[in-house]
Parts: sequence; C-alpha cells; structure tokens
Amino acid sequence: MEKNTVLMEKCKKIALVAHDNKKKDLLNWVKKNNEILKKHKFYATGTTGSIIQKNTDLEIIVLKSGPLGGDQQIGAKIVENDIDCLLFFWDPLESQPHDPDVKALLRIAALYNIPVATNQATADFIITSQFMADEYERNMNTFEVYYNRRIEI
Ligand SMILES: O=C(CO)COP(=O)(O)O
Repeated sequence: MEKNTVLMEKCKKIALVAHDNKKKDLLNWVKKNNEILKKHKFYATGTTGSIIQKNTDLEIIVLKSGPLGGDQQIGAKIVENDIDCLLFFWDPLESQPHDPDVKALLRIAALYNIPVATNQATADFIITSQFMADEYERNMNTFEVYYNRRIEI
C-alpha cells in the first residue's frame, strides 16, 4: 500500500482534553511541564481549555465544550492536519453523555496516526520524546484500499 507523510514541525499543535475527574491531573501535568510546553501551540475543549488558561500562561485556542461538540471539533482539526498530538485524559470509570463523540475522536486520532496520550504516564513518554523537540515525518495512509474498494451498483 502506498504511503505518504505529513511533516510535523518542531512547534507541535497539541490538543488538550480531559474529562471532569481528570481535569486536575491534566492541569498539574501541564504546570509540571510548562517550560517544555511553552514551545508548542494548543487547542483544547471548552472547560479543559478555560481551566488551563486561567491557571497557566499558555495561550490556548479554546473550542466548544466536549459534550457540546468540542470533541468533534478536535477530530475535524486532526483530519485537516491542524493537530499533531492529542493529550486526552479520559475517564475510564464514568460514562459520558457524548460517548460516541469520545470514541469518534479516538478513532480519528488512530486513523490519522497522531500520537495520543490517554493518561499521565503516556503524556510523560510523549513530552520527553526526541520527536517532540524535532521535526517528525508522520506516515499517512493514502487509504488506497478504501478508495479502490469495489461497490456493486
Ligand atoms: O468532554 C470532554 C471530552 O470528551 C472535555 O470537554 P470539556 O473540556 O469541555 O469538559
């Protein structure tokens, strides 16, 4: 299958998202890594973004709240290559009214091959990766098999 790549620049476009019970964890993680994070650009869902904006000096493009379409906005930006990395501290112990949107966001992130952290340990690994500080050529599937599938009409 043919592949192409997307160039992720040194300054990464990072999406920050956390469910309510995980917002404090994400905020603490952002504060702890503030010096490294300052070199990057940020998008966030509504409530997560407001909390991080209020409590840090990071500039964040704040989208709609997750249950009001914010997860879908982040997903659309991944499809448009406007987001390089997703830090999504989701809550495995509480069901969400917008579970289909959460699933869709994680699916799109996997499909477009962007790095995703779903908890603090993975976020630690991502932020300390050499690829975070350098350019990175991300493999992109051309979806050839999908486009060339036979549809009987
Ligand atoms: O619900 C979310 C992710 O699924 C996050 O949305 P908020 O940041 O608006 O709480």
